[in-house]
Amino acid sequence: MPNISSQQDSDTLKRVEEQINILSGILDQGRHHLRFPGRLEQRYLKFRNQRFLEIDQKIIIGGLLFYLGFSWSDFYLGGDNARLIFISRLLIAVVMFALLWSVPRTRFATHMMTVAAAGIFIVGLSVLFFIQLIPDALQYAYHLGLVPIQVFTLVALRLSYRLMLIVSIALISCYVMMLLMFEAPALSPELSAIVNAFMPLFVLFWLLLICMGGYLSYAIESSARSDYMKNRLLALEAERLQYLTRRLHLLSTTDSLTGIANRRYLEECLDKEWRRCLRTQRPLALIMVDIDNFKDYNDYYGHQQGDHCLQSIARNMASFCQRPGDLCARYGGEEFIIILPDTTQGEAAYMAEKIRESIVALAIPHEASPPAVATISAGVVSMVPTAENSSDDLLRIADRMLYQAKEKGRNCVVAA
Ligand SMILES: Nc1nc2c(ncn2[C@@H]2O[C@H](COP(=O)(O)OP(=O)(O)OP(=O)(O)O)[C@@H](O)[C@H]2O)c(=O)[nH]1
Repeated sequence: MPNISSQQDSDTLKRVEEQINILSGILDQGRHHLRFPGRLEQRYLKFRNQRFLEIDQKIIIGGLLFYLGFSWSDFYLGGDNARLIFISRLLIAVVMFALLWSVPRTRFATHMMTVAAAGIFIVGLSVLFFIQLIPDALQYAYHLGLVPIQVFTLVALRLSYRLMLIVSIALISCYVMMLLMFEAPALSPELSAIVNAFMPLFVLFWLLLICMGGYLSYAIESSARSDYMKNRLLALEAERLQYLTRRLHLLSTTDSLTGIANRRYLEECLDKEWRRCLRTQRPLALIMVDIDNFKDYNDYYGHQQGDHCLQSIARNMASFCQRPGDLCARYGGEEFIIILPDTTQGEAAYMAEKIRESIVALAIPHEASPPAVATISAGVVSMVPTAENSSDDLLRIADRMLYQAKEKGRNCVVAA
């Protein structure tokens, strides 16, 4: 049975519309935002972290396996320190795997991307450490190992422009400091000349890679944020449409004065229940109710008070419709109809009597009527639908029964 839309519904609609306005405003500005206002940023970070956990964590695992896979080079190039380098590499990988497994299961899960960024930085530092452990020219092979780490930083942290830049700049700064602070291995003059020419170029290429990566991850992050906003806007629009559709349905099926179903909805339901009972061969009952001497009530108390009276009686009658399929509707001015599927004549008459008694018990003063309180008359009918008759027959018979109730002196129930 339709019910007048609650305050809660319109509050939610208002909230949804406010959010739509905020998001549309941000999108209309047309700038690429790398920070949303207020709670939207928190929501986005949560969403981004979720995406990171779903997709990029696998990339990190792949990167760590790759890092571990290079253990062979430790034994091949590491000389006396091969074992130390290998154990350090293994330890770092194990700690990283443990963090990747455990952090998402703690309350720090929302900081997973920061943890991954710190992990990548530590892996980079470990390579600088390995370089120091190899005293001869073979250490330059490890310098090259920093390139895939930088590329990996770009890929794994592409969704966060800032984190990507922080890790990259921190790594290259440490590398340059290492070059300046630690002595290079002793090389032949020819090799030394090559290395001296190569190292500044290497740092320059690395910087170039960071700049290009920075631009790329800026573009990726701003487009990811913009997609997020558009999707959020779409979801909000869908939610809004849902509320509006519901409200429209309520308006088209509810009687505005009493809040119970209107005649249009009643006819729809009556037709549906009639066909259902025809299929199941179960009885369908209908109670037609009319408030007694309501014209006199209006004349005596005024139309506005008449409206209040209608509302109280409607509310009271609707409270009797408890089962699914039961429906109480305003049929016309002061006329109501209750439909009760799977209900026999006796059961419907009993219920009509209960309703009549409850209206009397409401004790709505009605000085212009003999019992001095508002009363109702009701006509009751129940039938098992057949192909030969229709729901109009139910209405017609109930109307006749109601007429008889009025004839009998009102404030009573007559069943067919
Ligand atoms: N206040 C109010 N009155 C209404 C509304 N709709 C219909 N009415 C009034 O209900 C009254 C119905 O009067 P009648 O049809 O003569 O019936 P009655 O006075 O109830 O007499 P009986 O039905 O024979 O007992 C009319 O005066 C209508 O104006 C409404 O929405 N609000």
